[in-house]
Amino acid sequence: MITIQNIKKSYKKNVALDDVNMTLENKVYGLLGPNGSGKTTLLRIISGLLKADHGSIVFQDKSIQEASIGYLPQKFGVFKELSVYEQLEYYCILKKIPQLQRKESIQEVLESVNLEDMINRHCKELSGGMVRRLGIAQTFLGNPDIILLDEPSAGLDVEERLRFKRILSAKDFPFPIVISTHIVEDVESTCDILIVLKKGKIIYTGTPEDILNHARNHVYELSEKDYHSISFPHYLVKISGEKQKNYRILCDDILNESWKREPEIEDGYMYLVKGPFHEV
Ligand SMILES: Nc1ncnc2c1ncn2[C@@H]1O[C@H](COP(=O)(O)OP(=O)(O)OP(=O)(O)O)[C@@H](O)[C@H]1O
Repeated sequence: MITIQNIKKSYKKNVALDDVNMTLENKVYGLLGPNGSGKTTLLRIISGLLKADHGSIVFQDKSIQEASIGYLPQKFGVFKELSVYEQLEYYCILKKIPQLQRKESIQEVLESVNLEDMINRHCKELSGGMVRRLGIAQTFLGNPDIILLDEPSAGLDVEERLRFKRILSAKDFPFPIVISTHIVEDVESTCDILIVLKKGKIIYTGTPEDILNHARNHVYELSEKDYHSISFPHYLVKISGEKQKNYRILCDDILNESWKREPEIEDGYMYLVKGPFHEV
C-alpha cells in the first residue's frame, strides 16, 4: 500500500498540487483531470523525479525511495541506435534484474504490448505508437511495487488502445497501477477507481460507476432549434445525429422531462470538472 499525504507543490506562484491525499492499493487507478490540473506533477512526485514542497509518500512503512517504480513519462524517448532488445536490456540493468532472467522478462513484456516481432529492430525504425508501447513495456520489467503511466494511450491506434485496455483488465496485478489521462474513454472500463484532479485538488475518488451520479438530473438532449433558444449556463457535451442533430448538455436548470437523459460516465466527469452551472 502507498500512502500519499498532504502533498503540495508550486512552481513559483503557480500552485500545481494543493494538499493531495490518497491511498493506493493493488488496484488500477485512473487519474483524470483537465490540462494543467496537476496529473503529471503528481506522477513525477510519486516517481521520485520531482520533490514536493510539503507532504510525504510512504510505501509499506518505508520511504517511497525504497520502492521499485515502473514509470512511463509523458514524453518517452529511446536511444535510436539501440535495438529494441538492447533498449529493454538497459532498463533491466537499471532495475537490477539478474542477467539470466533478462531475456525471458524482455520477451514477456514485448509480447504483452504486441512488439515481439520488433525485438531485433533498431529503435529508430519504430513508429510513434510503437515507441509508446515500448515505453509501457519497460514499466512492467522486474517486480515493480507500483506502475505510473502518464497518458499511456497517446498516439496509439484504436486496435492498440483496445489491446492496452485488455492487458489492464486481464488480471489482478500485485501492485497499484496509476494511469493519468484526460480522456474518460481510456479509463472507464479498465480502472477500479477514478481520481479526479481539478486545479491541483482531488475533487472525486470513487468507482467509474458512481461518478455518473454526479450528473444525474443534469443531462438533457435538445433538438438544434431548442438548443439555440436556450440562454442559461450549460456545458455542451456533444452533438450527435446526422440529419436531426441532438445537443447533449449539462445544466442546473430543470428542463422538459422528455429531454432528460440517463447520465454516462463522461457526463459525470464533465459535471464534476465544469459544474455547477449556477452561482454557489
Ligand atoms: N516545469 C514547470 N514549470 C512551471 N510550471 C509548471 C511546470 N510543470 C507544470 N507546471 C504548471 O503546473 C500546473 C500543473 O501542470 P501538470 O503538467 O502537472 O498538469 P497536467 O494535469 O499533467 O496537465 P496535462 O493534461 O496538460 O499534461 C500547470 O498550471 C502547469 O502550467
